[in-house]
Formats: sequence, C-alpha cells, structure tokens
Amino acid sequence: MVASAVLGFPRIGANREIKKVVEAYWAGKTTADEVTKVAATVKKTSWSELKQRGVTYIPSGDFSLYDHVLDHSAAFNAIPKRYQGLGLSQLDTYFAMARGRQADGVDVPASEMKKWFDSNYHFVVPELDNNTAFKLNYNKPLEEFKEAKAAGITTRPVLLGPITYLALSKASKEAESGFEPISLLSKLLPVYKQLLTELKEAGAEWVQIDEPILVMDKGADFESQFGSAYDEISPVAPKIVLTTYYGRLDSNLKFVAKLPVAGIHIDLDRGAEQLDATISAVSSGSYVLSLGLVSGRSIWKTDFAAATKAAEKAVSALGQDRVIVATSSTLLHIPVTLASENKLTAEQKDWFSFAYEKASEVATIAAVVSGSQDAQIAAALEANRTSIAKRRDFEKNSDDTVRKRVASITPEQYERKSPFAVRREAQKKLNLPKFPTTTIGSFPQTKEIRQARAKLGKGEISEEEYEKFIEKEIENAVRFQERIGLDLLVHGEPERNDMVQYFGERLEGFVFTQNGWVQSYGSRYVRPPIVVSDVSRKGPITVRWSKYAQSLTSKPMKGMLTGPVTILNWSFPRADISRALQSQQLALALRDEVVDLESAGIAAIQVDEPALREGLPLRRADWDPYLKWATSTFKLSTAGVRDETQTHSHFCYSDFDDIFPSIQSLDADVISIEASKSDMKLLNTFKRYGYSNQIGPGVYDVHSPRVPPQPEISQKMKDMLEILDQQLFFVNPDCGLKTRGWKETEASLINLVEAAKWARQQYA
Ligand code: MET
Ligand SMILES: [Zn+2]
Repeated sequence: MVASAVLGFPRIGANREIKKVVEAYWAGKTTADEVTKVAATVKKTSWSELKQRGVTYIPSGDFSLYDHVLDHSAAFNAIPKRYQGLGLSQLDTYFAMARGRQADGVDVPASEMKKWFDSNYHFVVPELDNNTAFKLNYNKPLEEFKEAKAAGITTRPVLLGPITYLALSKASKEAESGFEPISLLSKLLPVYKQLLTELKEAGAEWVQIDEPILVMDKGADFESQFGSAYDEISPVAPKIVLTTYYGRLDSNLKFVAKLPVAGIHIDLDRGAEQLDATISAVSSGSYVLSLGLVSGRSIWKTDFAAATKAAEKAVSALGQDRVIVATSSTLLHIPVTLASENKLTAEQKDWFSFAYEKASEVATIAAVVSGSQDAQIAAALEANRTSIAKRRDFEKNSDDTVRKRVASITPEQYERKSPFAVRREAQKKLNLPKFPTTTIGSFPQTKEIRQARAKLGKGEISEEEYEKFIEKEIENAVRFQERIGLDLLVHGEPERNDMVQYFGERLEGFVFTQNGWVQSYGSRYVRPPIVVSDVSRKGPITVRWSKYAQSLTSKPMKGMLTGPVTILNWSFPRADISRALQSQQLALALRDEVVDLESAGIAAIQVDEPALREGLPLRRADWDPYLKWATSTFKLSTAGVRDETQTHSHFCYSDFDDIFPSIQSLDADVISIEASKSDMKLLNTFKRYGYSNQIGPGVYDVHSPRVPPQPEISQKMKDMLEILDQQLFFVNPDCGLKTRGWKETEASLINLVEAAKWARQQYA
C-alpha cells in the first residue's frame, strides 16, 4: 500500500479561534487555561479531520500559538538574556519574546521577525551566543503526540531540524564578534537526542524532521554538518523522515541520500524535475520516498492524472511500501477549508482545494496508486478529471485589450524622464525640511473602522454613510499629523480592508474568499486574493481619498498604492501563465492609478513593495530572471509621472543580501526600509553598496506595542547617520501603523518628531 502524508497543517482554526483567544489573553480578557483549552480543540479538530479523510501520516507538534520557530527556541531554552528573570510565566515569556512587553515595570523589545523562506509567513529569529544553555524545557512534539493519542489518533510528530534551526538563527547582541550559530551544533544535539528518545519511548514509530534549508545554496560544510548531526541523533530516534521543501535539492541530494534516516521527502510542486534523480539516488537503499505532489503553496486543485503518473514512476522503481504521497510542504500557507466558502460560484469553487481538501487529495492519490478498486475512489478520480478539464477550458479566455497593451510596452515606459539629481531639484517645491518626517501609510485600523466596514458589507449602512465615515477618519488622521508636526502626510488608509485585497477588489481578474485566512505572523492573518484571469483596472481606486485628504491641508499629501510585485506575491497567482506576465498586467493597471493621482494634485506617491524580497527564489541561480521582471514591473508602474512628482517605495525588511543593487535600480526618489531591529546588517549593506537616492531607514518597530523613547530613536538615527547622507535622510517608522492602537501610535510618533528636531540641531 502506498501511504499518504500531510506535512503540517494550518494552526489558526477554521474560525480563527487561535487569533481570538490569544488576543483576548494579551488584552487581559481571558486566562492561560482558556488559551490551552481552545488550542486543544483546534488541534483535535484538525487531527480528526485528517484521519477521517484517510491520511496515513498525520502531523502533530506543528501547532503553534504564535510561531513554530519561537516554540522551538522556547522549548530548547534558547531564551535571550533580556527575557530572562522578568518574573514572567512560561507563556508570558514566550509572548514577550514574540512581541515585546511594556507593563508593570518590564520594558523589553520584541525579537526580530523574518520571512520564512520565500513565503509571507514570518518567524521569530532565534538569538544565540556561547552562553546559550540549550536544555529541554518541555517536549512539545511529545506532548502533542500524547494529546492526539488520547483522542484516539496516532500521529507522526514534526520537529524542526537542527541544521535548519541554526541556519535561521542569528548571533545575539551579547555574542562575541565572529560568532556563528552553527558552531553550537554539538551543544544542541544532546537536546534533540533527549527529545527523540522520549518520543521513541512513548511509542512514536516515525518522526518528521524538517530541513527545508536543504533547498537553499549554503556553505560547503552542509555535507559534514548533516552527516554528523544525523549520525548522532538517528540511533536514538524513531524512524526519521527527513523533509525538504519549497524547492529542489540539487547537489545536496548526493549526501542527503546517504544520511542515516528511514525516509526522504522531496517537493515536487516546486521541484518537479528532481523526481528521476531522487528515485535513482535512493533506489538501491531502503529509504522510503515521500513525494510532495499536492502543493502546500497554491490553492489550485491537484491534477490527479499528472500526480498519479509521477507516483507510479516511483512505485515501479521502489515498490508500493516505499512510496508516500504527500503534500509538498506544510499546509500552513493555505486556508483551512473550502467548506466555509459560500460566495464563490460553484464553477470557481471547483477550481480550488484548501487544506482539508488537500488532505483528501493525498489520500485519494495514494489509494489510486495502490490500485484501489473502491468505487468512491474511482468517482473522485473521475470528478477530478472533469474539474481539471473545465478549468483548462476557462483558461482559454483572455482579455485581448490587456494582452495587446502588455505586448506593446516600450522601453521608455520603464524610465523616469530625468535622473534623480534633476528630479530632486524639481521636488523642492514640496518644501520639506531637512530630516523630513513621514509615516508608511496606515494609521490604526480601529474597531470602529472594522465595524463600519462590516456594517456596509451587511447593508446596515449605505455606501454614502460609509464614505462619510471614512472621510471623517481621514480628517482625523490629517489633523492628528498636523498637530504633532509631521511633514509629509498620509491619509491613513482607513478605507482599506487589506493592502492587497483592497486593490484586488478594484481590479478585474481576482476572486476572493470569505474565510480563506492564512497566518502571516502571530495573530496576524491575511486573506490572499486569487488571480483567476487577466488583470485590468476597473476605474480610479484611491484617487478620491487622496484628493480629499490633500484638500484638508496645505502640507503635502503622499498617495499610497500597493505595488504590482507585492499584489502578486501576496495573492495566489494563476498557474497557467507566468508570474512575469501577471505582474505586467498589474503594473499597467497601477500605472494608470499613479498618473491619475498626479493629475489630481498629489505630489508624492508611494508604491509599496514589501513582498519584493520574499519572492526572491531560494536558489541563487534563479535570481536573475525574477529580479528582472520584478524590478521592471515596479518601474513600469511608477515611471509615468513628471520629474516634480516624488515617488516613494517601502520595503519592510532589512535583509537585502545581494539584491540591494536591484532596489537601487527601482529608482524611486525615496525608499523606506525596516531597520529598527537589525541595524548592523543594514548598515553593512549600505557600507557595501551605498545608496544614491533618499532613504528612510525605519527608526522604530511598529510590530510591537512598545513606545520607543525619543533618545532611543535619536540614537538609532545617530548610528545610521554614520553611514548615510544626512541630506538624503527621511525619518519614519519601519512599517504602517494599522495593527497598532492610537495611544501608542501617538506617543511613538511624538517621540519620532522630537527625534527629528534633535537631529536638525545636532546636524545643523
Ligand atoms: C506591509 S507594508 C505596509 C505598507 C502600507 N502602506 C501600510 O502602511 O500599512
Ligand atoms: Zn511595511
């Protein structure tokens, strides 16, 4: 029999139960016991669902209240010094690491978050040094294994692998210079051994160890690191299935296929081409090969015929018992279930599979390849054939106007009329002081705003009443900014439900779910739109709001759009045409919006591209084509304006690696970037590359409710001004303020304005 497996499951609950309960806990409105209780129900529901759908290997230990990497750090006692000895419970220490804490005399900032591989999921970066004393504070996979068992469900516990964990870590502030987290491997392994021994003793037959770092180009030492780590842990462990995902193994396959593990998982969604090589690499041994045939990253229904064919290839080489049909990766990146979607048409619904449905897919494909004669399986196979054929038919429709416009883009459309120096002179008419202060766009999305939107959705208020309400919000935001003395204003984005969804809804070519939430970080979930056909603009999108905001003030107003690369990367793209083509269609739609904003008298326009970096392919060899289409489509969207219109772009990350030249090539007049939590890295980037246009390195972290004192902001600026040109320096937070409350927003921005005043004196 061919078995089936799901590598990981969404942990937010089908009705966002986890968000609700942890946020209530943070607000002091519920107890830790209640959090545990809700978590237990969510886990149990998922396990039962997977069991009922016939999945052989059901994951446990992958659940999280905030982030699975943070769980790992907490369980392994990798707790940075600043969170120790605060007199907090285990749970509160965990949340303090996640989001900082400023209460009852405790004042600690949050840990740094980074994007998980090439996804929009953020993990909490572990901070290590030679004093890190790894020990097992608690055995999470074991606890969940037992929890499932008590519910009558046997699971395959999931554990983040030691090399990936260390590769994702950074040196703590206290670390000696030159410290590399991987140097702690020998100290970390005994804790893995203890954890795995306990799992084995508890009766776990298999354990899934995730090493997605294997799909990246890493140092030459990978082979010896993996060799020694797995030599050491495997003798005491349950049977290990080593999982690699989000890409292909490439040359790493050579040593992976020699590791002392019982099974190997490969991602055939992102790396379909590696099937043959992997089969032959493992065929002579006794490895079980787990085939990631059902995409964990897309919401399109799996084509059973194609998947079956691939699986049969493996079966004929290895035999049924050595093949597993699995999801390509964890299903963390897709919504929980299609069952709660009532607004998609039947035709649309038939195109998609979410996590529950993907679980059925792996089970069905495994049954087909096992030669099942079951009538239900035959029916499922037939139904799938029909759905796939219908979708292919639909894909034949295209919008000729859009296709023609893309085909006739000229090289000039990608470039501004004059070079930056000339534009800068022209932009003096904005009258900004030295060290201009601004924000990234959004102000708190308050309960009132969300309620008004909900009421509009339910028809409880009219469109007109809603617009009046939004205007009032804009007015409040403008008055607030004037009062505290910001220089370049924003309208505050109250009209947006989400920075991608809002635009998607006003463009042709997208469909939306009601409940398709996906975790972005912690309790922050997003509902990615789905691109299903050619994209075009239905009409002006933001012009009305920006124009209204500008009419209220004599200070310059910054228009605010989400960029083409980000809209695409934060949507589920279509699979039948390239992402490059989809992004060009988006860029042309946004270009019209940018030009309309300019005509409406908006002198500064920001086009946000926070997702540009995360879309970077994991393998360096694949970077160039991506960077080429990503940067050129951004330019296409912004370059239609006159010299005196100031273009801004925003990137909320600081990990530019080697892509900084691409950021420079976007030729935005001003960029803002995340810099508050990782100053050193960023400064090194600037030392290396320099930057010729204006830049606002975020001077405080908006992802935490903590209020940064003015001297702290000034100090950040001082550090950065050692490297950056004071004439080109903007002062701003590191991202939008939509998730914050007004109280901390006001206090923080007042300090920011004070810090800018300080700088004007200091650097006069
Ligand atoms: C994730 S980047 C967010 C940018 C957007 N303009 C905002 O302020 O919310
Ligand atoms: Zn941002």
